[in-house]
Amino acid sequence: MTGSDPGSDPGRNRSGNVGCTLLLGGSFDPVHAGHVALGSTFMALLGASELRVIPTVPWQKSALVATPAQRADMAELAFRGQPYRVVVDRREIERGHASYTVETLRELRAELGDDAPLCFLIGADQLARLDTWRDWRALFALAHLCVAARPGFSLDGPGIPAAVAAEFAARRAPPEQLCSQPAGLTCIAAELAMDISSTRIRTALEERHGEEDAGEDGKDHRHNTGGPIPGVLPPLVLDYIEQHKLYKKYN
Ligand SMILES: Nc1ncnc2c1ncn2[C@@H]1O[C@H](COP(=O)(O)OP(=O)(O)OP(=O)(O)O)[C@@H](O)[C@H]1O
Ligand SMILES: O=C(O)c1ccc[n+]([C@@H]2O[C@H](COP(=O)([O-])O)[C@@H](O)[C@H]2O)c1
Repeated sequence: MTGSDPGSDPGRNRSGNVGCTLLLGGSFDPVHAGHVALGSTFMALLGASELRVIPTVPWQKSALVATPAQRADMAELAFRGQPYRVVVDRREIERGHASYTVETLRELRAELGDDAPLCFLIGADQLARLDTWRDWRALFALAHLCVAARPGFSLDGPGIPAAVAAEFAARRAPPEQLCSQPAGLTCIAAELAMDISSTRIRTALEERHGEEDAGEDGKDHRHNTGGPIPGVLPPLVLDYIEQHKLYKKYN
């Protein structure tokens, strides 16, 4: 586990209560500006003391491109320099098998104690699929659930399974309430509008490299030309992708 920008006392939040930890799990293949915005938005909204970023080995997604260690390294780079405490927690990629969030939350609850506020962050795409998660109803006894808007996905209406919508609505609370109790509430950041996805970034990078490779002067054009995606990838992550020759069709 590694941290960056320890900031002030990680054991306490702004109100001086027991530390309030936000959890951002993801495949991060690669991590992008939407993930950073998701973490930053809720850090500000909730007044939390720490963001714990948890790269996963997902059971619902096949064939990731970068290795687990590379995805964790990129997560560290993406959040470097944020004005709040960030810890990249590698437990899920060290488990040796695909992870269920409920398992991770049980571990964290045992480590951090019954009183520690824990808030799991997701985007609207995962809200629409929450009822496919392992033991999803058990999540609320372990953590709060915070959902951010995402272009192309709705936060309510027919896209959200009825059982999820009902559970979510019954637990809805003002954001400032979440850090004063351990688990069981939900909140929404409806204003996030980052139209970014890892899949689209991988496709854009593959296409860019394909075009560079097609030079007719016999020279190797496979280098970083500044990228077709400024603002979408944190600069240190783009550098890492180039150095490790990730997301190239011809690898
Ligand atoms: N642009 C975004 N806005 C809000 N939430 C996002 C955004 N991108 C990802 N998330 C959320 O971040 C978490 C991790 O996402 P993940 O690593 O799967 O990236 P992704 O962009 O969703 O990947 P892919 O496009 O390959 O499905 C998920 O909860 C997801 O909903
Ligand atoms: O626990 C589950 O069954 C489950 C199913 C799908 C996704 N998740 C978690 O949701 C987070 C985002 O997942 P993903 O696939 O969008 O990268 C990540 O922490 C996953 O472990 C968890």
